[in-house]
Amino acid sequence: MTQPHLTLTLGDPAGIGPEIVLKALADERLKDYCQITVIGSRSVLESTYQQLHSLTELVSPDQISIWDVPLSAKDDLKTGMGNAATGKASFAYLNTAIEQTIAGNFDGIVTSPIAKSCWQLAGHDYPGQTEVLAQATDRDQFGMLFVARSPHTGWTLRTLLATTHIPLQQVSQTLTPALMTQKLDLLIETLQENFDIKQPQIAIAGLNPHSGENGQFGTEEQDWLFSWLEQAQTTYPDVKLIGLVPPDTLWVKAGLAWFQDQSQSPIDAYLALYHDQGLIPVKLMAFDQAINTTIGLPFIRTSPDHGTAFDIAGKGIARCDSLKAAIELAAQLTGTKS
Ligand SMILES: NC(=O)C1=CN([C@@H]2O[C@H](COP(=O)(O)OP(=O)(O)OC[C@H]3O[C@@H](n4cnc5c(N)ncnc54)[C@H](O)[C@@H]3O)[C@@H](O)[C@H]2O)C=CC1
Ligand SMILES: NCC(=O)COP(=O)(O)O
Repeated sequence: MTQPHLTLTLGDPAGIGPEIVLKALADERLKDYCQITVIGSRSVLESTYQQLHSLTELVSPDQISIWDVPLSAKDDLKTGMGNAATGKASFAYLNTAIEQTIAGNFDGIVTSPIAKSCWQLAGHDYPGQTEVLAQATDRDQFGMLFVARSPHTGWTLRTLLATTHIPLQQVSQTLTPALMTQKLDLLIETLQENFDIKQPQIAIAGLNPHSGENGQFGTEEQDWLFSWLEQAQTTYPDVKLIGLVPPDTLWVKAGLAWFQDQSQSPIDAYLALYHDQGLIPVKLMAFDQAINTTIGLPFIRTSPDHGTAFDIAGKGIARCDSLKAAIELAAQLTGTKS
């Protein structure tokens, strides 16, 4: 079987992206299952290598395939200090990767972290890389799914976020039966086609404390979420939908399955209603393992779960485990994508 050819973007050049890219690619085992071309500025990779190779194991930029997107001479680049120039650069890396993947030169995209605030400074008004990918591929139905395999038990945690980068205040009005159906449809399709789970069990969180306590602590559950769920169960008789589970206990068995024994949770995926409801349990359990994957695109896109970590950039201490997991998952899923 031919190996997938993945492109790996550098992310914000002032963040830990360049360091974790050189660290991850120092692992020779990646070559067993994929080819990788890094899209980013060669000069940034070279200076990162010069600065850090005596502190930590890095591959030399001379030994990897790089699609150079040069920085301009006047760009102000200081490690650990994202700004408009670094936002412009990370936006250009991502768009080059998308164009080249659409053109058929790569089988999938792995992205390193960008800073949304730096994109804003550069005049790119997107909440994240996910929306740029969706827009460029003309998709209006897409989702942010976090996948992590436990190094303790082998159990896999999958969490889809129904809403993502919006203020908490807007969550309730953004959630609608149509949005929930769209996300559930995509999740079921992804579990069946990409993860080969034909009859998945999916647990769905309530929105309010105790899932509303019969309307005493919030009414969205009573007003429409329970009836939406009942209807969804009728649409998918072969899928077990569990919920609305009070959000404070939804991930308790996941924790046991992650740390102790995988038989503690039969759940194949969790549907969280907003960003931090889903990502606090994911990052508590799996910060070094979790992968953010965009579902609903015409190609595979994965990313580490963490951000640019400006606070530790240039110190040689950033971990590349989540990026390596993202590369591995992209290589695996590329084979399942039609
Ligand atoms: N996939 C992406 O592109 C993501 C981008 N972001 C962006 O990153 C920027 C910073 O966000 P924060 O909330 O500070 O989250 P962050 O994930 O960058 O950092 C949170 C904490 O985790 C540590 N950390 C993160 N990655 C690490 C690694 N690989 N090894 C060791 N320690 C690590 C950091 O040092 C910091 O203490 C924001 O502008 C945000 O937009 C955040 C999450 C995902
Ligand atoms: N919190 C997840 C995150 O920020 C990922 O965003 P994206 O850039 O992958 O859209």
